Amino acid sequence: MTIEVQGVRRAFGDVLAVDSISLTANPGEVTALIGPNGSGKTTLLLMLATLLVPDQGAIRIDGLDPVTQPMQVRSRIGWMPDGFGTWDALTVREVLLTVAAAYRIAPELARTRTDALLATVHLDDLADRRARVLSRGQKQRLGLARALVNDPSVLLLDEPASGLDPRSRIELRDVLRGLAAQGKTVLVSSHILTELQEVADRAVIVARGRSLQTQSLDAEYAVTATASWRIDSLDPDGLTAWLADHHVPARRVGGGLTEVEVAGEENAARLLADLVRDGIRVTGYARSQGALESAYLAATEDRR
Ligand SMILES: Nc1ncnc2c1ncn2[C@@H]1O[C@H](COP(=O)(O)OP(=O)(O)OP(=O)(O)O)[C@@H](O)[C@H]1O
Repeated sequence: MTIEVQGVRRAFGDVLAVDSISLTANPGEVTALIGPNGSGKTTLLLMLATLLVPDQGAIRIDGLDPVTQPMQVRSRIGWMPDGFGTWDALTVREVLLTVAAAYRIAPELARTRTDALLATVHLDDLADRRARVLSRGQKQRLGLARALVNDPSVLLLDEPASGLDPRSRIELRDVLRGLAAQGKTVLVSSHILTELQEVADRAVIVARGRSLQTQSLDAEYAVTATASWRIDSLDPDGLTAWLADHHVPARRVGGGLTEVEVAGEENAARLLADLVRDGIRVTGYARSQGALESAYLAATEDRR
């Protein structure tokens, strides 16, 4: 089920939260919505989730309009808000069973699905604890399970990785990839770029309520995109002079390190070979920014 957003706009009084966002998210893919704080990601997701009406523009989820067909849309989506309350008096399992009941899922199916979801998000050990005692990261995982109760075709996740420890983040990545592999459409917002680069097939960069760029993150992109590399040398001044002579844009960063922007891994390898050939004593050469980070910084440069 494809998500299509065309020229969507939404203001709150005189605050233009979403100015003009257009994007497409395809089934079988994880699409990342990335942008600085306050760039309109949550507002857009709320409109997709039928919880907010756009002032202008069109949204279609599997061809359905969330404004005029909210119930049909809701039956197809799973929505995980950024930070949500749990019903404190309920246990973890009861939270999911309550959501299942709201979707009118038959009790037997609800029980098997709930158990499967608790295992997926690694909360099976805590199934009978009260939800209020969960840590922030555990609550996030419960939120993800909650979004999956109705076996949605489209998943809308607002900052699902916030509050998760490194292991939980890796597990989340695997869960999202698994959901995409089942043919679901996964749209996930975040400002943690490095994480998204590993999980997303496509990134939509937004800033100040506008979608600026859609970047495909396939294997070819990783190899050909412009990225920053950090060079450590025994002779930083000699390195700077060499880079200037060879018209390589560079800047000195702290600790004697120099950072260069290089288009593609092939060119990065050639640059290192040339430096060594010309007697520049390089002691370190490593990527300092992922390609997605470079694209993000370039796209949002004047739009903080
Ligand atoms: N209900 C509201 N009333 C007034 N202003 C709002 C409302 N909701 C959002 N805004 C404003 O709209 C802008 C976009 O907010 P939004 O929450 O969509 O951004 P975001 O990209 O999700 O940010 P973050 O990464 O910090 O979650 C912000 O300036 C915010 O203050």
